[in-house]
Amino acid sequence: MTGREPAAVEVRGLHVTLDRVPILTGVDLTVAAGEWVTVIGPNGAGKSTLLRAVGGLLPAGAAVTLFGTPIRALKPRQRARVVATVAQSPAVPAGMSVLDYVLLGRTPYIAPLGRESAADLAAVHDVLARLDLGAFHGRELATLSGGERQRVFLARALAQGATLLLLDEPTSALDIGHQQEVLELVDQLRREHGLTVLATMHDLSIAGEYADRLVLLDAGRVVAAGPPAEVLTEELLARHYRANVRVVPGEHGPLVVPVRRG
Ligand SMILES: Nc1ncnc2c1ncn2[C@@H]1O[C@H](COP(=O)(O)OP(=O)(O)OP(=O)(O)O)[C@@H](O)[C@H]1O
Repeated sequence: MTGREPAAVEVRGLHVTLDRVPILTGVDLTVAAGEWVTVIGPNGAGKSTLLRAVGGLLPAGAAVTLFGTPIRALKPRQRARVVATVAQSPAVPAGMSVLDYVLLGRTPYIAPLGRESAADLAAVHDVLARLDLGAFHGRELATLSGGERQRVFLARALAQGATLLLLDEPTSALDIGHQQEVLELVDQLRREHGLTVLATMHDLSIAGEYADRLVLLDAGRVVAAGPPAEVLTEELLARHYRANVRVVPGEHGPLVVPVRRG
């Protein structure tokens, strides 16, 4: 990033309170354009809440800026061209086919009351093929397995053509082969199309292999941030996850191995 290029995501002093419970407290986060940052942290730390605030799904006041524009200044259709979110458990509309669901990703490009264009359909078929979902386009979404459905959720976000992808545990329902396939695809799109990725993940080894930087959140605060080797340490993971782990060097980053106590 040059000094003049705005960051893809700039979060400054973000506080989020839900039902009068403080969830995020003074969170700062910067994601450069083209960077992949993954937020890690124990259950309930506030990872999903942070992604929702960055995606404009929670009021964030003036604390969140995307590509130099305060998120509250973006209208929903504008915002949808900038940022696409894959939530942890998106709603599955009853009776909807995979094709129609992924086409929803093209909504920001279709005029109100208009129909999708040939270009919209081509974009959808391209992304379905890339995610190995070509054979599923006529299937009802509700009949897919958890892993197949998770790939369809990602397909919808990719079809949206946004430059910033927010992925909340994108691989939690996937077998290890599909985990790698999906993350490699996201990384390839990042390299080829300059996408920026902000993700959350529980698998720390995989988080470290794909992200440029990790942000460790605990009880609504950022407690560590930096390259994976600086954040994935036995000491930090013991302190914040209360986990007994060994961290060993891997080809693409530290590998975190849980070890039974005693
Ligand atoms: N509407 C709400 N009212 C009160 N508390 C809430 C509300 N929504 C979320 N929370 C709480 O905020 C905290 C952070 O939730 P969040 O889903 O952001 O955590 P997370 O780090 O993504 O957790 P996980 O790893 O379990 O998915 C949790 O303690 C949760 O119970």
